[in-house]
This record gives sequence, structure tokens and C-alpha cells, in this order.
Amino acid sequence: QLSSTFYTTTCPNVTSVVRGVVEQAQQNDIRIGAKLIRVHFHDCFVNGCDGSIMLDNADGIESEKDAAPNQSTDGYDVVDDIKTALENVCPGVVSCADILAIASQILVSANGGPTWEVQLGRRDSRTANRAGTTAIPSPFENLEQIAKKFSDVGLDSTDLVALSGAHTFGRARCATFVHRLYNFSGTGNPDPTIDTTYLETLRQICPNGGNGGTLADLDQSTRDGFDNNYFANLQNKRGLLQTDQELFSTSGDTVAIVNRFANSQSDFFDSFGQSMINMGNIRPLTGSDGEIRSDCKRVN
Ligand code: HEM
Ligand SMILES: [Ca+2]
Ligand SMILES: [Ca+2]
Repeated sequence: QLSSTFYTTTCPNVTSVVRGVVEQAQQNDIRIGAKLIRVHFHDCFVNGCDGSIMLDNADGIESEKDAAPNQSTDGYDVVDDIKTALENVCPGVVSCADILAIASQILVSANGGPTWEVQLGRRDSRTANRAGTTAIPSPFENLEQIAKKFSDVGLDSTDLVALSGAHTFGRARCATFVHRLYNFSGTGNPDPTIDTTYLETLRQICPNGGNGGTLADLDQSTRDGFDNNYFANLQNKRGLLQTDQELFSTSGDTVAIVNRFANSQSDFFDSFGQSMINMGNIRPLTGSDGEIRSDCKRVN
């Protein structure tokens, strides 16, 4: 039911308004695109793409932000700035859930990635689902568990591999991958699927027992550029997260897809756009369901 022309008559300048705010935000924070696409992903996997992740604790809401998978999510201030700018030109029209979808596309493309026709018309939830955040994939799960979480929301292996390609930019805390570096699965050895030179680099960033909050680049070759280098990294045993590397190092249908995207950036870009549309279509609220929040942090 979503459509690329949803706001054509009600808020014709929506894209340019969002673009103005996010391009400004990117001047101060090169990671803003990475942060916002991740919020969009974590929103869509819990009760669908309904803006539930953005609600703060208030009015009986138990915020999803307080759940473990969301504790390092960020960028909400920029969503608020976008919302304020949109309320000035088209009050009560553009949902917070749609803001995430639009901002994600603009910032992926601004960092060198593809464009796609963003589908719009989502409405915002009046509830959050903190317990439901267990549906968000964890970096400590194996490929089978990750693939199950994707298929639970209607996404297939191509979607899984393409969308994991968002790890072509952004950062991850040591806490999310240090288990691979010193004593992997109780073996007393590092994860054998890490390249030895890369292992040394990562051990320097994340000493054994050190600060779990230190950041590493998800794509060490082009940390801020949206490109297909992420897939070549996987072929070279240079995936940062266990869940990244398993897409190539665990046998199954994802291996051939990694190889295809490593060989062809345009194949990756085409699939990425299509998979973003697929992810954005997870159980949206439409019609008269939900509401258009005037403040993304609160129900009306
Ligand atoms: C396949 C399952 C996935 C897992 C297990 C996973 C896990 C993670 C983890 C652990 C981090 C680092 C968070 C931290 O430091 O606390 C991260 C960062 C990130 N993820 Fe994923 N992710 C997955 C899929 C996705 C998808 C589908 C997208 C978007 C389409 C995405 C976009 C990002 C981005 C852009 C960052 C960097 C954020 C920043 O710089 O702040 N991830 N992910
Ligand atoms: Ca949601
Ligand atoms: Ca990159």
C-alpha cells in the first residue's frame, strides 16, 4: 500500500526539506547516515516500520531505546530536527517512520551509494514493544539464527546479504566483536575466520579486558564510503562482526551472493535498493491506523 508519490500533494517538498537538514547534520557528524539507517532497521524489525523505536519513556511507554540491542543507537536529535522542519511546512502530514526511510536513502546516496524510489505512507505507532526487541539480530548469533530472524519478517538470503552491506560504513564497539579476538567460543584461540594481520589490528584497538566502548570501523578499507568493499573484505577474512564474516565463511546460499556483490558494485547497489524497499515494507501502519506524531519522541 505504500507509494513513492504519497506526499505529492500534501507535502511536495518533503524530500528537499529532509535533504537540507541531513546534509547540514553530516557536516558535523560523518556517521549520521550510518546511525539513521541503523535506527530504521531496528525500527522495522520490531512491530514493523512504525516509528516505535523513537518513543521515549513517558505516558506509560516502555521505550525500546532502553533495550540492549538499541543502547548504542543514535541520531534521534537529527530526526527531531527533520520533524521540526517538516512541521513548519506541512504540519501533521509526514510520519516519523517515513522520515527514517527518506533520510536513509538520501544519506546512503550522499555517501556514494545507490538511489532508490522510497516507498512512503507509513503512520506512527501509539505503542512501543520493548520485549519485542529480541527480534533484532545480535552480533553473537550464528548465520542460521540471523537468517531465521530475517525470514521471520519476510526477508530472504539476498536481502540478508545486501542489507548487511550497510556495514560498508559506520562503526562498532569492541564489545560487539571482542569475543572473536582472544578466546572464541571457549577455544582459547581467536576466531579462525579472521585474517592474521587484521587480527593484530583489531587486538590493538581492543585489548583483552579493555574498554568495550572503543570504536572500530565496520569497513576498514573505506570507513565512510558506501561501496561494495565490504564484500571483498569478507572474501579476505576481514569482516568485523562474526555475523558479517559468517556470510562468506559458513557454507550456504549466502556465499555466492557475497561473491556476486564483491564482483559487481552495480549488482550490490541494485539489490540494496530493492532490499531497502523490502525492509521498509515490513508491517507498516497505513490508512487510519496509528497517527502522525507531532513529536517523534512522544505519542500525540
Ligand atoms: C544482519 C544482522 C545484523 C547484525 C547482527 C548487526 C549488528 C550490528 C552491530 C553489533 C553494530 C555495532 C553496534 C554497537 O557498536 O553497539 C552495527 C552497526 C551498524 N549496523 Fe548493523 N547489524 C545487522 C544488520 C544491519 C542492517 C540490515 C543494517 C541497515 C540496513 C545495518 C546497519 C548498521 C550500521 C550503518 C551500523 C553503524 C552505525 C554507527 O556507525 O553508529 N546493520 N550493526
Ligand atoms: Ca517498529
Ligand atoms: Ca565502505
